[in-house]
Amino acid sequence: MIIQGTLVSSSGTFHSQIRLKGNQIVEVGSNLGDADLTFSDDCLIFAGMGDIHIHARDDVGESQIYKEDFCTAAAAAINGGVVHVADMPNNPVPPITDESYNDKVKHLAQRNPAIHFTLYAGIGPGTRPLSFAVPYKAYMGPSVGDLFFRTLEQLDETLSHYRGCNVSFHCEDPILLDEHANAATHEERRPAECEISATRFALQMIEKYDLRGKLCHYSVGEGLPLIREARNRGVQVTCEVTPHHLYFDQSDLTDENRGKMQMNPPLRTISDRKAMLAALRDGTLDYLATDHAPHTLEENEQGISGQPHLDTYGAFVTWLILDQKFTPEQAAQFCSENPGHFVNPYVSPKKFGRIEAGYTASLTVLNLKRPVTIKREDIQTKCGWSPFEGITFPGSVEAVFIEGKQVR
Ligand SMILES: NC(=O)N[C@@H](CC(=O)O)C(=O)O
Repeated sequence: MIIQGTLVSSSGTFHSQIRLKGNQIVEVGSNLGDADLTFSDDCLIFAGMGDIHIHARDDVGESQIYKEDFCTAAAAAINGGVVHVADMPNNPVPPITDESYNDKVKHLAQRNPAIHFTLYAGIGPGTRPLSFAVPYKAYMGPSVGDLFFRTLEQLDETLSHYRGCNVSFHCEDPILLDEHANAATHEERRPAECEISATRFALQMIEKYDLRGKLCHYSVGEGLPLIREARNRGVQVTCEVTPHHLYFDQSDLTDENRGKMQMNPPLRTISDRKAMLAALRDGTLDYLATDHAPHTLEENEQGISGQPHLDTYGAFVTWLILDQKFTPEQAAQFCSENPGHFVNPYVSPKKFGRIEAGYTASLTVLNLKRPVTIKREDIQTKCGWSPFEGITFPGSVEAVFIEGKQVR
């Protein structure tokens, strides 16, 4: 099969053709023959996009599958143009920190969702690395679930056993969170200083234990110089940013929407939001990762933290390109290539992230001339709502290919 159209990678945008055979890309070039499928000039063809921070809520115990499961998360992902995701370990009780990881892998295989899932293992007080390579997640302070540290000393001691591992950090300092616990609003209970202090500590840990570190859902402008400075010293650290921290800020909060707009870390100031957009543009932030955290609307109204975002991933990317003037090449970097680079070591070296011979044929096609207004009835996530309802994005997902098959 030959697909033709405008192909985007971090190194450029070219009118070209892709030959697929089975689940593989076998050739890319301008004169491969008559195309079986041609995408118009309104469309951009990216290597399949990946969201490396989601909460699918599915595990052996199935206690949270009223909010989401592997299959509904996969449907939401495809709806949003996402071909692979990485799932966080905080969902079940107890969280996945030991060889019970293998049971979750089996459960995932039984569900057989339509997209690839990479599973994180948790790091909690006193845990030890698994006997095989996985990406790890450490919650520095409490968020949703029981996986977190009460003190940073405890985290330091535990991390000493994870030397050289791939560790993602939820950066909120538990002691500072405690100090602000009685403040009036969610943002005041989890202020920027919690994230800044935790950033300093995470960077120190990454350096001390030679970790391959990642800072999750980054949201404070004041922390960015710390990250740049650490990288300049050779510290191996990458960073995620979410759609909500790029699109919303505290000026969007009203008495009516506070429940829906609550997440950890919380919405920050306008200047923080602008700093995140600038840092995604200049490469300080490496991944558009949603922190898709589905809860029912009732739960959000009752004060639980987290927003669903998989369904709107691709449409949101068109907002970055058309409204915020990101180049398609930048989007290819933070939506396709960097997420592919993050998960490929756990799957296979040429699985995700590039439109090149030898890579798996997974593609995300965005139409920059077909706006979409987000409506609840178009949402696939099981929790059934989106913080973007009623918002019109300037483009939408045109097509999605997974392992050589068009699934949308
Ligand atoms: N981000 C959130 O606000 N919620 C996440 C937990 C987390 O990642 O902190 C969830 O699991 O609901």
